[in-house]
Amino acid sequence: MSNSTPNRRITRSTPSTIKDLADGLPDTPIKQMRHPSETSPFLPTKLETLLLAIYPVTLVLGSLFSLLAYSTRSATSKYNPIHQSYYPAAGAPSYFATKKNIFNVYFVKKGWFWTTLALAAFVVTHPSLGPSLRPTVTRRRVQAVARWGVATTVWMLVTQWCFGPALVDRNFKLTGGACEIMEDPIKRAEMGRKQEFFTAQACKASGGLWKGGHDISGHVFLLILGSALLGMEILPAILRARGLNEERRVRVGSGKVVKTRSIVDGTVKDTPVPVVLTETEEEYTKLGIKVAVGVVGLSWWMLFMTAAFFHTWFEKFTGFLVAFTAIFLVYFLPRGVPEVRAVLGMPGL
Ligand SMILES: CCCCCCCCCCCCCCCC(=O)SCCNC(=O)CCNC(=O)[C@H](O)C(C)(C)COP(=O)(O)OP(=O)(O)OC[C@H]1O[C@@H](n2cnc3c(N)ncnc32)[C@H](O)[C@@H]1OP(=O)(O)O
Repeated sequence: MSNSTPNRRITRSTPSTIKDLADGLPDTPIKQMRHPSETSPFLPTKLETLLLAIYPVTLVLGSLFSLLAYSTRSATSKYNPIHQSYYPAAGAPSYFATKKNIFNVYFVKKGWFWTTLALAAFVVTHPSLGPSLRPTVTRRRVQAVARWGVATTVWMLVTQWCFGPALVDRNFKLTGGACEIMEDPIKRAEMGRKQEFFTAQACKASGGLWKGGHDISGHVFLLILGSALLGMEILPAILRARGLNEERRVRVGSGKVVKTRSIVDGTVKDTPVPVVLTETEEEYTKLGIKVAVGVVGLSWWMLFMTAAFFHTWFEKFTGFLVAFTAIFLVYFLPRGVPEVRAVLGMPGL
């Protein structure tokens, strides 16, 4: 296969890595040392694995920090699982351990808005999706909005509304939780059928205590989903701009698994067309990527703070699990199922 960018030509003609050498060999033990993503398109590439691993590592480090740090051990208040915070808040070990911290109120609690804004900035400015800052409808833009639509639907069903209470609230009740007011049979009888499906928000707003069940961490879920979505969208653009190799693979209609590098406008090609950016386009590109990187960075920090000061280990784990399931649906399923890819596409493809 010939490549048109100088960087790639050098990589091909001078095999410098074990993988490059192995590609030219018959079935040897070296060749069998392949990364799992090279055989299954559903799995993340080496770089993606490394980046996605930041999430579980952050959760573990944050939780260990809360166990070991002097500030948490010496705090005058302790973590109260019913209030889901250090209680009373005045004795919390850090500003970030209070629910009213400004980053929680205006960033995480409005997290989907910021994720949407950052994605929109990238989609309308980055030339790989369409002409920068021009309202042209392109296939890549439509597919980016479709991916956002699926992620938004999952976010909504999990945290906001699922034909009634959101999935986190339904799960809380299914695992034995209730609003403390609801435990009083007289008050319970006073409530209309409408309020039978109580939500955490409604319970807390009416002065009740939401206790007894398993509360999946909404913060962990939203911060991972939002930042991973932005990361997965901008990563191919960053790799391309730096002339780095794109290792993603997809299953095509014939059942063959091929590298995305060899797909141009939906067809498998020998010579990928290089993207040439004008100076103005590069300016916009930088802006779109900078906004996304800013949101991803702040999300990471708030994830660390959430891991350190809020929720139990299990609540954080289930928040992580639900977010990763959504990421798999939007970004990895389309790689292995051409029919899904035809609708959702893939970033940069
Ligand atoms: C390509 C695009 C094309 C677009 C094409 C359309 C174009 C057209 C134009 C569109 C223009 C825009 C359109 C946007 C559309 C929207 O997206 S607008 C939506 C804006 N709304 C949002 O973003 C809401 C996001 N927030 C949420 O979903 C929920 O609040 C969350 C984040 C999941 C958290 O829920 P939660 O109940 O707080 O749950 P949880 O984490 O379990 O926390 C439990 C408690 O611990 C506390 N806690 C936990 N962690 C922490 C922490 N780190 N710090 C402090 N407290 C904490 C919580 O505060 C909570 O306490 P309470 O407040 O309940 O007392």
